[in-house]
Amino acid sequence: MTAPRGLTIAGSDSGGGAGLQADLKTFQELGVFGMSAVTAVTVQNTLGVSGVYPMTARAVAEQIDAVGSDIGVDALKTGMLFDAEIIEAAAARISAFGWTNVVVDPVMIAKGGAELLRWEAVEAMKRHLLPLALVATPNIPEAEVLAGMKIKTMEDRREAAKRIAGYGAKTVVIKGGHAGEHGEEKAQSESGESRTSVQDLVVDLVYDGRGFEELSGVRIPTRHTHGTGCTFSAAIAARLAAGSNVREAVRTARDFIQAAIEGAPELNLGGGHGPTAHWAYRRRIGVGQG
Ligand SMILES: Nc1ncnc2c1ncn2[C@@H]1O[C@H](COP(=O)(O)OP(=O)(O)OP(=O)(O)O)[C@@H](O)[C@H]1O
Ligand SMILES: Cc1ncc(COP(=O)(O)O)c(N)n1
Repeated sequence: MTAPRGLTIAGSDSGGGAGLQADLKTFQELGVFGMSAVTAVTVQNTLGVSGVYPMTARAVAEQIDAVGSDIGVDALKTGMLFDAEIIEAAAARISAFGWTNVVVDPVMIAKGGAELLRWEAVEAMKRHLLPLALVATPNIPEAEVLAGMKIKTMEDRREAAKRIAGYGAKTVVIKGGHAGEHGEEKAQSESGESRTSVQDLVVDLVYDGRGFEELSGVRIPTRHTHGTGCTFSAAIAARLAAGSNVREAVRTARDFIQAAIEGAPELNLGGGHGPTAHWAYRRRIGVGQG
């Protein structure tokens, strides 16, 4: 028996709240041995990104080969991939190893507005990476780009999820952290009755190719949401590495990020978008008991 092994193919966030640092912390908290293939070094803190230094596609491929050929990978996630060459190299290595527990977080723009994926690389993401995704986790702006449509209602989100699944992602989770920012309408219950305003609830929409599920939690009014998307997708990968099915992995990830955001005031770091408390879920629940 080996320990569950997780790989993140992602950018480095010097501030430690997002990127591969958030991923490795999340893996560790969920009892998974974490490994990384660095795609880019970002100069970053809670105030934003002030520099991006990408790796070559070859360097990314070699890192993946090094860990894949020796240590092995039970599940992986991708985060910031920066350009089409890196996407193609990562996709080729994932295919060559035959890895199937693949979570694609299609990171495009940092909270402060910095470009973490070159615009022209979106096509490569659709063509090479989404077909390999067991789970894809776009936020609303990323889902708009991938699906080629505006998202204002939950019905729009369902349509976007179907379109993204059309590129080959088996399960699509369109996260609701950004809902309401550009006039998306209030969350509605299935009866059509207004359940609560988007100020109060955050709803992640899950589409598994057959049906939809809405996972909701209390929307925490806070500026400490740096790295929420990275952490959420890393938690999904960690649970997959430990043997969970997709449904359970996504549910645990939602609980994990909710606890991490709730615990952020305890950290109270930086003058901008602060990081979340990756240890909060374990302190509440305990390791490996999702
Ligand atoms: N204020 C909040 N309260 C509770 N949960 C939240 C909040 N904001 C985001 N989340 C949760 O965090 C996860 C990431 O969602 P979000 O839509 O913010 O992703 P993201 O845009 O990729 O992250 P980021 O904005 O940090 O780049 C989702 O599970 C979402 O439900
Ligand atoms: C290196 C790196 N990768 C990803 C993100 C986005 O973070 P998130 O969407 O989780 O906030 C980031 N800010 N920096």
